[in-house]
Amino acid sequence: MKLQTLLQYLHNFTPRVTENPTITSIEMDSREVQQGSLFVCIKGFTVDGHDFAEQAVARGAVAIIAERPLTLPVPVIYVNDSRRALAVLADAFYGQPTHHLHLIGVTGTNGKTSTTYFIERICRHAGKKTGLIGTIHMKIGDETYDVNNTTPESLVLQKMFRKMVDADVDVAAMEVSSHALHMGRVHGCDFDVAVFTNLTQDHLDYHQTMDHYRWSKGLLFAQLGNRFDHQRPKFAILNADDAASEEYKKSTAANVVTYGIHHESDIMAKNIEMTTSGTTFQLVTPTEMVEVKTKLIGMFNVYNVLAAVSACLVSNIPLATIVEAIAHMEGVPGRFEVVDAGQPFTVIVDYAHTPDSLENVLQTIRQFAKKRVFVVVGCGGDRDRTKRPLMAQIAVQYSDVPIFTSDNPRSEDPLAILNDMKQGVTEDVVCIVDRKEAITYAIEQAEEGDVVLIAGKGHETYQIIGKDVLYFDDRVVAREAIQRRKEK
Ligand SMILES: CC(=O)N[C@H]1[C@@H](OP(=O)(O)OP(=O)(O)OC[C@H]2O[C@@H](n3ccc(=O)[nH]c3=O)[C@H](O)[C@@H]2O)O[C@H](CO)[C@@H](O)[C@@H]1O[C@H](C)C(=O)N[C@@H](C)C(=O)N[C@H](CCC(=O)O)C(=O)O
Repeated sequence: MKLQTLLQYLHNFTPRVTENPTITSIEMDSREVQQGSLFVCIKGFTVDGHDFAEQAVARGAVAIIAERPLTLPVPVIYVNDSRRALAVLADAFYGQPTHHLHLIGVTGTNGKTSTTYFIERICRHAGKKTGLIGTIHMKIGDETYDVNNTTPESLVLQKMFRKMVDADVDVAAMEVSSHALHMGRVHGCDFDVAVFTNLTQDHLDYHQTMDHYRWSKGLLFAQLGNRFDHQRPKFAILNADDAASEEYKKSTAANVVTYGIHHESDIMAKNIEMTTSGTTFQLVTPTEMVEVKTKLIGMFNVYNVLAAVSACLVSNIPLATIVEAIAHMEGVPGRFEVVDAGQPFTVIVDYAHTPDSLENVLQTIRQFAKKRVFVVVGCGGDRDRTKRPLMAQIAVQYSDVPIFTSDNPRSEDPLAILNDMKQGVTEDVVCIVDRKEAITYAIEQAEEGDVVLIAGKGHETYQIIGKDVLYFDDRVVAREAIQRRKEK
């Protein structure tokens, strides 16, 4: 593609360059640049891509996008926001792939991963070829690809969407984080359906205030239905039981479909009954009422299922197919995942790493736990510090044996994080810095009928201590501890 053709996609932009080289790739990392690349300088949080522009030229970049003046022997195109420019350019370079996909975006503090998984499974059951982008991985059909972020940078996203279109994917479900919305990572995406799960405290290290966090999530709905270049119907799926939905409803030009349990909504779950082996409820739509049976447990999962059902209904999947798919659905890795190594007590690994999700998971466990509830929990370093005392309070309130430990301490002192947690409680709590020791302690103390919840890391297979990313899997550590206990 020619440079000047590409630049035309930047709205309100009149290219001031006379050169018109052929662009063979777009790169945001100088180390990936090859002969013919267009290098986009991204000002990061820790590193500034502008500092690598010279290196990019030396490696063969034929043009540069930048926010600040650079003296280089190749054309430099100046923009106000290079992340947003990258999103638009990547979308154009890869042939605007989201125009050729039915794209469902899911945002909200909790439930994004489960909801996208459920949408993917329902669509597959309906015979569609699917794509998935989220915290655990990216997927095309059964093929999986690693990810760094819940919502990857626009360049990675658009490349993946192109791959999906080339692989004849019909429906793509993706998690859309507030960071991604605020940084413009999804700026070039043409969403058909946008889903809101819920909003509770998280990411205040980045957003500073809940207002900013709520507003950032709302960008998904505000941009939906406003695109003049594409005429497919757009749907905003909103959780009627969450107050933020009112604001998102007002901000969107899309058709609004609500779901909920408590407030009157278009899609509702009524007469919910939960046991240790699953949940049943009446699913009420504007035209039908059917019984839903699922192996999933927890009220949060009823909401996730309702969100997925609503997204699939507006995507023209018949209700009967949806209900059938839900009946067969297993849980999501690391989400309320039971570790069963033949021990006489229950061990559950869950990704809950916000006050709200921890409370939800513990409340669900309380409903079926016959004896004591243990919780092994920590809080991430270099992230929202205000969550720490709140999560500690919740752990103490809803469990019989809380054990505070490390999550991903990152650059922070693990003891300082534990001290922040302890500020939230007056009781003496067992604190074991080493996560493996903490899990082992819980498993050794548990007796028949007890439930041990290991919270915070879910599907993750690493622990970040300082700059080291060390192999760590809560499920494996728990299984090994159970085995050692059996051998004693
Ligand atoms: C705070 C934040 O969002 N950081 C993101 C940011 O990193 P950064 O600003 O430090 O920048 P950098 O990538 O180190 O460097 C800046 C630029 O220089 C370039 N560079 C760098 C080195 C070099 O030799 N040459 C070069 O060109 C880089 O390629 C990049 O373009 O840009 C990177 C590339 O896009 C992201 O991977 C990174 O996400 C990190 C991993 C992260 O942890 N982000 C979290 C906060 C996040 O985004 N979370 C959300 C929400 C998750 C949830 O819902 O729970 C998510 O969507 O994941």
